[in-house]
Amino acid sequence: MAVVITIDGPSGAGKGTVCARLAEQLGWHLLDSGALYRITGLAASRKQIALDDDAAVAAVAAALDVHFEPLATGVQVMLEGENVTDTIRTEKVGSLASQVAALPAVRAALLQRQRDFRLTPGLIADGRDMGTVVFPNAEVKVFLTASAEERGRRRYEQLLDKGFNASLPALIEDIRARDDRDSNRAVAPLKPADDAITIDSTELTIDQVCEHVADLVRKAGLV
Ligand SMILES: Nc1ncnc2c1ncn2[C@@H]1O[C@H](COP(=O)(O)OP(=O)(O)OP(=O)(O)O)[C@@H](O)[C@H]1O
Ligand SMILES: Nc1ccn([C@@H]2O[C@H](COP(=O)(O)O)[C@@H](O)[C@H]2O)c(=O)n1
Repeated sequence: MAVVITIDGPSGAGKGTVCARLAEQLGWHLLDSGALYRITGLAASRKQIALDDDAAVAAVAAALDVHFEPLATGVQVMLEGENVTDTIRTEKVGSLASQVAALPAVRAALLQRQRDFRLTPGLIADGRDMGTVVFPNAEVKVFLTASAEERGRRRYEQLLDKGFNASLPALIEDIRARDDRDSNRAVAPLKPADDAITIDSTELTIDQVCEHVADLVRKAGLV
C-alpha cells in the first residue's frame, strides 16, 4: 500500500501551502480533503437543502460529480462541469463546509472517496481528521497549528492581495468560530492524533515549516 503523510490542523495554519509544496517536491499525490467538504456545502446550498439535514446532504456528498484537474497554476476544481476553484475558497463557502462537516453521514459518505487518493508513489493528505480517522496508519502525521491572531492576519493579507476588502477583527472572530465548531463536533473533531508531531507555525516561515516536515519524512526513511 502507498505511503501517506497526514497534515491536520486549524484553518490558516498553512496546511494547504505546505502540502502542495511537498507533493510537488516529492512527486506524490495530494488530497485536499477540505475541498470535498467545501464542494459538498456549496452543492447542498445550491440545491437549497437544509445544512443540518444529514441524510439529504450525505446523498449530495455521495453523488458529487467533481473532478480535480492538476494545472501548472494549481488544482482546478470542476463541479458538474463548472469551474468552482475560486468560489469554494470564499469564507462563505468555508462556513458552509464547516456546517456540513459536522454531520456523521456526510463524513461517512466522503470517507472512501478520500482513501481512494492513496496511490503510489505516495500521498500527502491535508485536513482535520487525516491522521485520526481517514489514514490512522499513516507513516508520518503532523499537526500544524498557529495562533488565531496570526492565522487571521495571514487570511487578511491573502484577501488584500486578491483585491478584496476585509476586516482583521472579523476574520479572527470567524477563525475562532470555525475552530470551535471543528474542535467540538461529536464526530471526527479537529485534534492531533496520539502519534502526531505538532508544529506551531506562528513564528515560522513557510520554508521553515516545509523543511521541518521534509526532515520528518527523511527520518522516517520514506525518501
Ligand atoms: N508559516 C507561514 N508564514 C506566513 N504565512 C503563511 C505561513 N503558512 C501559510 N501562510 C499563508 O497563510 C495563508 C493560509 O495558508 P493555507 O491556505 O496554506 O492554510 P490552511 O491551513 O490550508 O487553511 P485552510 O484549512 O483554511 O485551507 C496563505 O496565504 C499562506 O501563504
Ligand atoms: N478533513 C477535513 C477537512 C475539512 N473539514 C471541514 O471543512 C472546512 C473547510 O476546510 P479547509 O481545510 O478547506 O479550510 C473546515 O473548517 C472543516 O470544518 C473537515 O471537517 N475535515
